[in-house]
Amino acid sequence: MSQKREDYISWDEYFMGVAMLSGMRSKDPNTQVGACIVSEDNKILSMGYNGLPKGCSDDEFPWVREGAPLENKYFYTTHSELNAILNYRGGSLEGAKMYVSLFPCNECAKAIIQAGIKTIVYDSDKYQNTPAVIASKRMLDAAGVRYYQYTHTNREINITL
Ligand SMILES: O=c1ccn([C@H]2C[C@H](O)[C@@H](COP(=O)(O)O)O2)c(=O)[nH]1
Ligand SMILES: [Zn+2]
Repeated sequence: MSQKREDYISWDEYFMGVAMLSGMRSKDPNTQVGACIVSEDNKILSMGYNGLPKGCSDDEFPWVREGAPLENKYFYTTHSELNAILNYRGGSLEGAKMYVSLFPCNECAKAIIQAGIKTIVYDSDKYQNTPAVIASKRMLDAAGVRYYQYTHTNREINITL
């Protein structure tokens, strides 16, 4: 009888890998964020990355961080988590899990809570000291949404495209 492979990737590596791959579609020059929503029985339901809404040209809207509110990216970008939630066409996300490469901000936390997502697995928490992330954690805690940081395995995955 043949032996099964033992070096296959784990569920966490698989879903965080998909989230990170999705983030590679982002046009944001500073921070690329990817999200992957998964059902309780480990099926991928949706994906998203940070970008402009439909009809808003990547080449015409600003990608800079500084300057007047109407001249920088923040008013215009849709966050990866919201895109992943809105991209889902299958009905309810109740009980789902979200893998995301950056800890969700307060606006994404609200959408995650209201969508019924119960678990967040995140990678970077680089904005942990900002009011947006502090408020996010406060709401997630109050709503009983569990979150934990992805544990890196340092496995390298090479895909030749
Ligand atoms: O919850 C979040 C928070 C931020 N993003 C996106 C929005 C922007 O495109 C970048 C952040 O840019 P900085 O230059 O690092 O301020 O990340 C997101 O998708 N989800
Ligand atoms: Zn956000």
